Amino acid sequence: MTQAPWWPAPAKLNLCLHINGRREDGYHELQTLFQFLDWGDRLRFTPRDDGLVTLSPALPGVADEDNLVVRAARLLQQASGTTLGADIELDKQLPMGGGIGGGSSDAATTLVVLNHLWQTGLDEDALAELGLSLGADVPVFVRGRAAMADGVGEALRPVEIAEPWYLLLVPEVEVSTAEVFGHPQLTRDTPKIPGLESQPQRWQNDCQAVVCQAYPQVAKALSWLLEYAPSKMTGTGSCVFGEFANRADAEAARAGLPEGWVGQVTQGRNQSPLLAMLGQ
Ligand SMILES: C[C@@](CO)(OP(=O)(O)O)[C@H](O)COP(=O)(O)OP(=O)(O)OC[C@H]1O[C@@H](n2ccc(N)nc2=O)[C@H](O)[C@@H]1O
Ligand SMILES: Nc1ncnc2c1ncn2[C@@H]1O[C@H](COP(=O)(O)OP(=O)(O)O)[C@@H](O)[C@H]1O
Repeated sequence: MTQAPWWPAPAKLNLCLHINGRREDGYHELQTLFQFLDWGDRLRFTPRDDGLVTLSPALPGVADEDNLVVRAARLLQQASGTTLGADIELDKQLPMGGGIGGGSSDAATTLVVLNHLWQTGLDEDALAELGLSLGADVPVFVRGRAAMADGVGEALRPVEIAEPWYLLLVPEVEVSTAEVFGHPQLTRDTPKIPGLESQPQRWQNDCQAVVCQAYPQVAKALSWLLEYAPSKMTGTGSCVFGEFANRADAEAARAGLPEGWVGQVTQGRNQSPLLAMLGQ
């Protein structure tokens, strides 16, 4: 019997993250530009008839019941009424809590692929809405197109932007998204900018200053990277990325990384590798 294929769950970058205000419910109104990376986790799904959902291996520090993969599978079972289940294997490559969306991407891949394998027939809008109940970053991974997002990240407009090479640094610290959004000194009044996707000189990350202040490791990684390339933090951190014209320049910068630092060379993608595989 041929083995089930591995499905990609790519990382994302927030090429900018502007905070435009705070809503009544305490959440922040954002303007953010998402692009995928050709680097990510991989998942393999084997359907089963008895409705059980299993995950292997377990993620250190995350109970299976809390794992976004298991939660996504259960949510799709409930929404569709299917009696099928699945054995799911997760090949975790992405660091957790780094602002590159690994958990959200795993959830989106689970929703999209199980919908396909179980033949549950939900359309893209329905899957994106289910995804949003798991996290603000899930819908963009479900839709699989680089996008400018408004709201808390759910109002998505696909964009075509450059696909540069990045050197991504992974500081050894997990940043709490709630702590960043609760910070008294957070910039919350950046005006909405129409057509922001075509004005890269105006792309900024409003969370960067407070994160660099609270986490010196992030500040250090960013100032190292800035010596080589225009660089920013992604999401609420901790990862920072520098933008390079080609792979060789990004590799050359990585070769100079101080001992013990973790860096990944990867290219931006406007189409998610998940969407590419599904379309094949
Ligand atoms: C900031 C972004 C940008 O892509 O990603 P990451 O850095 O986590 O990757 C996302 O908007 C993260 O969205 P999401 O993944 O839903 O955030 P959560 O961890 O659930 O949010 C934790 C807490 O942060 C605050 N929060 C979050 C998002 C938002 N737009 N406004 C907020 O005020 C809320 O207090 C929330 O309870
Ligand atoms: N499959 C999963 N992969 C990663 N994190 C997960 C997963 N399921 C649940 N989590 C939880 O979600 C948190 C945020 O993870 P992640 O999406 O990787 O980071 P970020 O939101 O900063 O991009 C983790 O610290 C972990 O507790």
